[in-house]
Amino acid sequence: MQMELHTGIELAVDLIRQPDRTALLASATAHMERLFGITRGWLLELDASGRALICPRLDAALRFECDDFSHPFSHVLREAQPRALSSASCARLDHAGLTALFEASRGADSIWIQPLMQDDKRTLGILVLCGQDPVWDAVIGQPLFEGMLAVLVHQWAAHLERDDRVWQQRLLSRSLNSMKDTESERQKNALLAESLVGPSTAMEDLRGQIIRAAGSQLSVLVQGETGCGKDLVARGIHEFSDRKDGPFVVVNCAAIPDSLLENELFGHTKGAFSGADAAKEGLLAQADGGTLFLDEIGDMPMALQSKLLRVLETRQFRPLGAREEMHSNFRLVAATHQPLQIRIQDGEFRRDLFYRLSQFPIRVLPLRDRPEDLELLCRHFIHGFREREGNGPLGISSHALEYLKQYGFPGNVRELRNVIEFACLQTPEHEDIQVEDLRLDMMATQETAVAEPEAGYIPQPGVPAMHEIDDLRAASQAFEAAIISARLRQFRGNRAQAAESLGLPKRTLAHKCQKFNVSEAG
Ligand SMILES: Nc1ncnc2c1ncn2[C@@H]1O[C@H](COP(=O)(O)OP(=O)(O)OP(=O)(O)O)[C@@H](O)[C@H]1O
Repeated sequence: MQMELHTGIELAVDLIRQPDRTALLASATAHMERLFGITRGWLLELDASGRALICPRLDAALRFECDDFSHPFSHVLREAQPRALSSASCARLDHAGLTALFEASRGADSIWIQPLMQDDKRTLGILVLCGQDPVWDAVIGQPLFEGMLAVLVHQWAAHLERDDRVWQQRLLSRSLNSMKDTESERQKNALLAESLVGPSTAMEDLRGQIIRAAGSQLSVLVQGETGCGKDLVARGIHEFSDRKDGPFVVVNCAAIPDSLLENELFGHTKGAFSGADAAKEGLLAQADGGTLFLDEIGDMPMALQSKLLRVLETRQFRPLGAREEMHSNFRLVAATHQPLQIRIQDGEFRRDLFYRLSQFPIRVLPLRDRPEDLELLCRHFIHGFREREGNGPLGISSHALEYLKQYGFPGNVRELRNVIEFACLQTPEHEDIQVEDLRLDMMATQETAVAEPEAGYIPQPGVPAMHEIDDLRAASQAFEAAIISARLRQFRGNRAQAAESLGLPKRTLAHKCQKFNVSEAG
């Protein structure tokens, strides 16, 4: 008796000491095998779904579905009563899992199956004892066995409860984290909406993409029509990234003549070529630790595209005349209004560079596809005008707004801004902009010109008639030159006004003038 008490205490202490469920079940079955003359003991526990019993000490694939009544465990669980089974009756059941369990039971010819439940009757699993010619009542009727089972069930339930608490805490902290992430993204989105205005779903989505892109180091390619906000997108990516305190270096590939672009990007050493009196740091080096924004990337010459590709792969480059390569840790954002896929097909843009640039592609929709943004954009530009000029209209009438919604805005938000700012000048202070203050005709004329070149709109020599065109590129360039020339004449050589009226940045217009040999006088 004294001996049994001692063993019982030792056993209980050992079970209580087990750090987790797996260790507890392993230790309990080992004690059973040692103390109660059985060949093998198994503890099968319910899986997380509660629909299957799993046997951790056997093959992990050994599962006994609780609603599969071809094995005896389901019956035992349903009846909540133990039962004994001979090896012969088990063999007759012809159940693969049961057979595997028997085979691992060291020559047992009988098994004892007992459901294990908590005090509140919740099932924990089942106990399976295997023996050779056993008298089961004698085994399970022992006080030591009963005591051990009581401790086992208590500890098993306690571990489950603790695991459950840990699991709940994990779930809670995970959902708290995701709430924090969502809240921080919402705050960033709201902040970005102050400069990248627009309540449409497309703009909400665009701001979300900017924030996600900012959180990565991927190269971003921003595509969209002219004036739709690509530059703002690139700035947003920089501002919301961890490089925001580093430089934001902008290169307009269309505004810099081809011959100078390489030098601008790579820089040169002193004496690298005649006239290089001093070393010049390139823009790649200047962008170290920050963001390099290559605007109008579609205009980059092919030879330079290859060099850029290499830089993007290694972040190494060699300034003109330098012996050593330099390293620059920049993040690349590129933008273009050109359909790059067509330029790739025409052999004017490298496909591999395109893929390298568009690790994170972003497309900005034209304004005509998001008319919900018009009203807020108008108010934004009116507010900007008042801030800058110290006076201006109060707002915009609903008729004027409706009128704007009918218009296609080929120059997108830039054109809208110009239209609104012009209207601000026409509108008396403290009044609303009216339909008659809006001048949409200038762009409309341009649209007609593009649509009907044969109708005699182009007054310039050098533009072939429609039926004479045999070189599309040359004809397009001649056509472009003719428009620029006409527009410069219209604005008496004022490049800023001409550029604005054409929806082009001033530098782009300057470059085009140089490229097409168009003079200030038009
Ligand atoms: N969603 C917007 N909210 C406020 N202003 C905007 C928005 N989109 C564009 N703008 C304004 O419109 C003008 C043109 O925008 P931006 O320069 O970013 O266009 P872009 O697509 O880069 O044009 P381009 O192709 O000619 O380089 C800028 O004055 C810019 O501030």
